[in-house]
Amino acid sequence: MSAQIISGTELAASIRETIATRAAELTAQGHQPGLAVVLVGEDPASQVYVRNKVSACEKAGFKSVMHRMPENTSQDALVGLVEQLNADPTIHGILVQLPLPRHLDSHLVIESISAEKDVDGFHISNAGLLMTGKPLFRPCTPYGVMKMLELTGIDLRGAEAVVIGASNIVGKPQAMLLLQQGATVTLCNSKTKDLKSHCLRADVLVVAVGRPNMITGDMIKPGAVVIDVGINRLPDGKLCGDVDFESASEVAGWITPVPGGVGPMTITMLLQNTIEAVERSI
Ligand SMILES: Nc1nc2c(c(=O)[nH]1)N[C@@H](CN(C=O)c1ccc(C(=O)N[C@@H](CCC(=O)O)C(=O)O)cc1)CN2
Ligand SMILES: [Mg+2]
Repeated sequence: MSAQIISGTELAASIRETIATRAAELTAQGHQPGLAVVLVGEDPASQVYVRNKVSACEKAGFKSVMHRMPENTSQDALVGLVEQLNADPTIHGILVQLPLPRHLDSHLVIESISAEKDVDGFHISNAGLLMTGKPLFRPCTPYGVMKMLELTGIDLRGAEAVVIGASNIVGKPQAMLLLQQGATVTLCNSKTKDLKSHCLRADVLVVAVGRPNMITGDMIKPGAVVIDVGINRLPDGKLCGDVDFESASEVAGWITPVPGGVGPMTITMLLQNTIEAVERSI
């Protein structure tokens, strides 16, 4: 093992202290940060994430409201709830946990959230603002990755950054944020030819595909920063990332673990986005 670990758990704890202090100040001024979390259906992983979000809010002194809706909820009922939350002045941030049950159109649901309360940063106006370099909310996972790189002192100017996975919630916004910090960015997808050659060029490699251990040590440039966004549950119940930690940590300079890496930062940046929403609203 030669790589140094970037601990999301430790960084998140320190950022959350600052957030709690700011939340107490805002509360004293009559603006307690309020976050509404909407969960539709019974997806077991989503239940864990939502519970962790509510608990993080409570520990930081936020008002947190949790809305659970049954699996067979209609599009109209879900949009109706979002519209009610849009109009509630005590709620500064709204998120609908993804994935939604298949009969619901997640694009339409996300577009129904007021862009000023879209603390996930998934609304089309927020995606557009991010693209043009004027973000209102940065999506929480890529925002968390950028915070980890910043706090670890990684200089992105002129660095070769390779992002694997081009989803709307991680890969695409991640590429934009890296580009805005001066990195030369390659965004790989499932059709990319010779993925290994792209990976081997990366000074900073961000992997977000959802395939257990697919990136191995022989695909990593010596000394590279490796950020593993994947959270995969194996048949034995253990969690693992998209990066084979054992072989990758022999080659990388810095690496994030799973669990305890990007995951805790995702929830922290959700709190950060909610604070930013309050500050903009007063
Ligand atoms: N509306 C949203 N839906 C989803 C998002 C999102 O940002 N907004 N991202 C993911 C899931 N996610 C947050 O919702 C998330 C995933 C994992 C973690 C986390 O802390 N993971 C822990 C392990 C937890 C476990 O035991 O399973 C870790 O990595 O250490 C936080 C948030 C998809 N949906
Ligand atoms: Mg996320």
